[in-house]
Amino acid sequence: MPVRTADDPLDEVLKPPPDESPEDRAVRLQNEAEAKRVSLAIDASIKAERHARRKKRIVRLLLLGQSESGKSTTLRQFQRLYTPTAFREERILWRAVIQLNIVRSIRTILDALTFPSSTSPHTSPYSSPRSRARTISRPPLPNHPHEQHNGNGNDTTLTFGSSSPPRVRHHHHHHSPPSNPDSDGDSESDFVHPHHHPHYRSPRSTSPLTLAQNTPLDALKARLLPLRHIEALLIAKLVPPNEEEATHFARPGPPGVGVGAGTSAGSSSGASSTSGGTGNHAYRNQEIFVRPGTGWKGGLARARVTYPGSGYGYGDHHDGAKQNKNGKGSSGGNGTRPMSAGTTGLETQDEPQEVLNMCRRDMIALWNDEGVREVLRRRKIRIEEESGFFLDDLERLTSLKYMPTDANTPCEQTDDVLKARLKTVGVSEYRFEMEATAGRDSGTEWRIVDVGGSRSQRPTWAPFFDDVDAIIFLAPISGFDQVLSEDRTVNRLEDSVLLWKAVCSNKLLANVDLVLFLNKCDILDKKLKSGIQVSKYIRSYGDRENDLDSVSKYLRSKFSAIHREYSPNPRKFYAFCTSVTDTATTAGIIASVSKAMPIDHYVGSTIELNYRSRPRLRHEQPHLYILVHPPNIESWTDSIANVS
Ligand SMILES: Nc1nc2c(ncn2[C@@H]2O[C@H](COP(=O)(O)OP(=O)(O)OP(=O)(O)O)[C@@H](O)[C@H]2O)c(=O)[nH]1
Ligand SMILES: [Mg+2]
Repeated sequence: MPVRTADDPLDEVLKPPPDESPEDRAVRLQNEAEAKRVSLAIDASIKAERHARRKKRIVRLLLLGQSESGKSTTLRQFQRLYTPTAFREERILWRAVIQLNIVRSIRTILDALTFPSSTSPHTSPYSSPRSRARTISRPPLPNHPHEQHNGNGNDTTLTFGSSSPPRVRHHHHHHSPPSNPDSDGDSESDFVHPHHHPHYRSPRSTSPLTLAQNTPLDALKARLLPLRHIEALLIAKLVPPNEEEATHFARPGPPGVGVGAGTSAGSSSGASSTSGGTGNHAYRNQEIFVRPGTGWKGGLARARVTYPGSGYGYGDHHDGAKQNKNGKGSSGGNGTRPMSAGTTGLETQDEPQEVLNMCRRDMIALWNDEGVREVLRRRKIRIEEESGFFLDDLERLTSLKYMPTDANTPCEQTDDVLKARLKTVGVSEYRFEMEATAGRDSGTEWRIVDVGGSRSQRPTWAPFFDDVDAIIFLAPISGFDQVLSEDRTVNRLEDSVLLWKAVCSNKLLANVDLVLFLNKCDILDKKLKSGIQVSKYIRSYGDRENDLDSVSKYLRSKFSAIHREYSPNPRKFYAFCTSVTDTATTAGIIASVSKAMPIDHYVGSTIELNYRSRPRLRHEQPHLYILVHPPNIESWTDSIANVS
């Protein structure tokens, strides 16, 4: 009720009439009482609503980590757990990504068989097959403008047996690997394959240009040629025709999916051409990426699938606004669909699937061939540890009616959708309403922000730091013997360590809880079991046991020491050894993380809780973008060793 003074004119108006009868007075009082009751009820409901709003917990999680660390995979795990129906419905959309992953793996193998080791820049055990494939036939670098446009359909970048050695040499010069304790150099002896194998001829005796026809390998390559066609088709399907180079993230651009690996556009892929030889973009050897805020999925799905506006966001428009505000958005997040050429990807049978089906025997033969494996071994190409590796499942994946598997079906621990690789460019926020069945967590809304992790993407992160409750930082510890694909002078684990330091010391994040996923433990385990010695890459590791338990404990202690030393304020810190492609263990970990989020009490497998940091020894400016570090292994292992 408004406060009224004695001479308030309202008093005059509201005063009961002087000649009011007792009956009128009773009616008036009753009306007044009713009005008051209604007013109080309204007040109460407003209060209750406000209370409920305040009670509704919104947890904002930021996923950080280098490229290929598993951020988007972790996000997909959250989606799988919290919005299982949408996750399941979306599976078919991932088929195109999986098809492309397969085609690219096959190409990596054929490249390895085709290129003489002496012309390959990829003799370092650091290098990943993907980066090998990319660098071997990489589109020209910007400082070679004369090479930049090769729109003549001349297939210099697709390397099913037709790439040119001079280009390779050129890139060898530009991408010399770092010094490497495990390297046996560039000597050809490392790559000379036993002559008895029919699929392989010594690179010493023939160059790719002079390969004689009619060998089993040539015949096989010829039969696999249609894969070139479907690669172009898939890229056309996934990439909007007007998409440009991925590293130009700062420029407002069309949302959707694109291609890029930090290189400029070169020859064309034929984005809208089925001949694979014309068009305006060079995708062949770059990694396909997805921009948030839209919808590459929507683009594929628009024919059939509709998604609710809330509860399962594809890059919320908030982040678009935020990106625009900061001038760093790659996506306007305005909900426009990318123009997607080709088919919708929703057919149970489509052309790429038909071609894969047609080539299945040859692909399986290629991958299972002992001689081929030997070549890969000798060239230290561990394709089975790479992102988007599906060659062990070719039989199943190439069936005409193939649908990406559902890990909810019995006996399935891994899931095709989780294994698929699609690089992220830009930043997007995904919202999940916890279902009512989630008990005490019901009513919680999760807002998970996924970012692109490659170096060129890191400047886009900072605008999302201000209202974050917790960060899940992914450090793929299996990368101790690999280099970054965007900068082959930098060890992957070194990059993760530096990034972790930067995140820990960042002042904007000083009060944000940290969850560390030491990820890809499954791959680490395989590497260690195959005999790769960690101590060769991490000198401070000394003569500790070369097994998963010892290595992960060691690295966990190093990462947590960095957290202790560099965190400006006390905060909560949780560390987990993870393999986020594994659904069962990851579900458990996500449950622990979720429980931890209310932030009051937490019981679970925490490593450190409520840790009070000691005074910082060193003072660092908050920064996130780390400049290229000298490719000296000792420099970073020292940096690990110094924090103890
Ligand atoms: N074997 C194995 N593969 C993993 C694991 N985590 C992620 N992957 C795979 O690694 C690849 C890269 O994972 P992403 O989630 O796309 O990596 P990201 O951090 O989002 O990378 P960017 O988008 O480039 O920043 C995918 O193919 C995943 O399936 C893991 O723990 N084990
Ligand atoms: Mg990603």
